[in-house]
Amino acid sequence: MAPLAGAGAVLAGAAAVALLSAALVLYELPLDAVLQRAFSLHTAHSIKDMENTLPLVRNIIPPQTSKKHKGQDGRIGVVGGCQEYTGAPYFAAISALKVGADLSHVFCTREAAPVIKSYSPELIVHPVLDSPGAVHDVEEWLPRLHALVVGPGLGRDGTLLKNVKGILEAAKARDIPVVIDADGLWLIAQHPALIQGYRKAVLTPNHVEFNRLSEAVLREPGNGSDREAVRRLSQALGNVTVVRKGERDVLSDGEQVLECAQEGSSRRCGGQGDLLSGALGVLVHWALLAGPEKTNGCSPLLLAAVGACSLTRQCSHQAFQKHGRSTTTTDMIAEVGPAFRRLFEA
Ligand SMILES: NC(=O)C1=CN([C@@H]2O[C@H](COP(=O)(O)OP(=O)(O)OC[C@H]3O[C@@H](n4cnc5c(N)ncnc54)[C@H](O)[C@@H]3O)[C@@H](O)[C@H]2O)[C@@H](O)CC1
Ligand SMILES: Nc1ncnc2c1ncn2[C@@H]1O[C@H](COP(=O)(O)OP(=O)(O)OP(=O)(O)O)[C@@H](O)[C@H]1O
Ligand SMILES: [Mg+2]
Repeated sequence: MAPLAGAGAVLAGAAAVALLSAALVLYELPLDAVLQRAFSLHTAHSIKDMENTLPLVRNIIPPQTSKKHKGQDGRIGVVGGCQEYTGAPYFAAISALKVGADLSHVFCTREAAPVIKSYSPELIVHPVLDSPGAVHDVEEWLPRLHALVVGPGLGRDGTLLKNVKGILEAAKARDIPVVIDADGLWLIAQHPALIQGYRKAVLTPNHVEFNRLSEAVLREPGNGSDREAVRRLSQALGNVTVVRKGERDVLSDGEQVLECAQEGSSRRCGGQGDLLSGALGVLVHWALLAGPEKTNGCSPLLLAAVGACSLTRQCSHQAFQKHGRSTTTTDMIAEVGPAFRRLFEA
């Protein structure tokens, strides 16, 4: 049995490599040719859908012209950053800028603020998250923000989570798109109603966060195939978009299920998910702005998620080629520009 099983694994591996090669060849097709391929909203979805979806991601990228003013290509807010975690909100906020947002704000605790500021003069840092008026302070900024990324480096302190609950409610009341990651997902696992049915939310759980959410929402530990489990969680949350990160990223809005198998790397250093969440904040804004004629009937949030997943993995791939085992998230952030051009502008 063992040799047969081994041979099966080799054959399956070869088939996967062949599929991936075919996908890469297809990426070289002219944009129009790929766009003409049918894009089905209702059938089973596979790697093929990625091939069809990436060109649509190109469609949502705003053109660079001399007529724009500062802020037009994105003002993104990251809610997170506490005594223990200052890297995560920095990674998310700087990634938003590197993808193409014009302004990136971080709303963090008083102690974390000078640390995060010292990493980069490009970030606008508000030391408000642990103040008694936190919700009001952030609310004042909401009209000037296009999207919020909630959770990187937030921690699990009860007072902070209560404030973030209020901030999320205020963001929803203003119809602001939200990406929820890391400890923001911990909060959602405690209070799923916070996000229930909010179609402008994307959740980006890792393996452990996904199981925690599934337990909380469906009373099951992410059972079934990856694809089915992700679709079920999204459906149970009222079609909130869910991106389950992993060896392959699985994305669903409760109807469609897509997979991102863009080549990444075998390096699993911390912070890669934070990069993804920051990039997604910008792409969600762009996708919603682009309108239905650009998104060809596909969910704008799913398109944005495909973009962010592909980009993060491509950054990982490029950084790993240069730095191998010593690759860190900072090396990946240096690859955001070249990876973006390669995937979406070549
Ligand atoms: N430099 C920084 O400041 C960083 C801070 N981070 C923050 O750290 C806080 C906790 O995040 P965690 O992700 O550790 O969440 P958890 O505290 O829920 O821990 C998850 C645990 O699961 C493990 N795990 C992750 N993926 C797994 C997989 N596929 N299979 C099995 N085990 C897996 C991790 O090693 C971790 O120990 C968050 O606020 C997060 O944003 C991280 O983003 C990493 C970088
Ligand atoms: N086994 C894997 N093989 C290839 N890529 C992976 C693998 N696991 C995760 N990734 C990729 O790494 C990125 C981050 O996913 P990960 O599961 O590490 O998130 P995370 O735990 O939230 O990260 P962070 O440390 O920022 O909190 C995603 O782009 C994902 O596609
Ligand atoms: Mg994470």
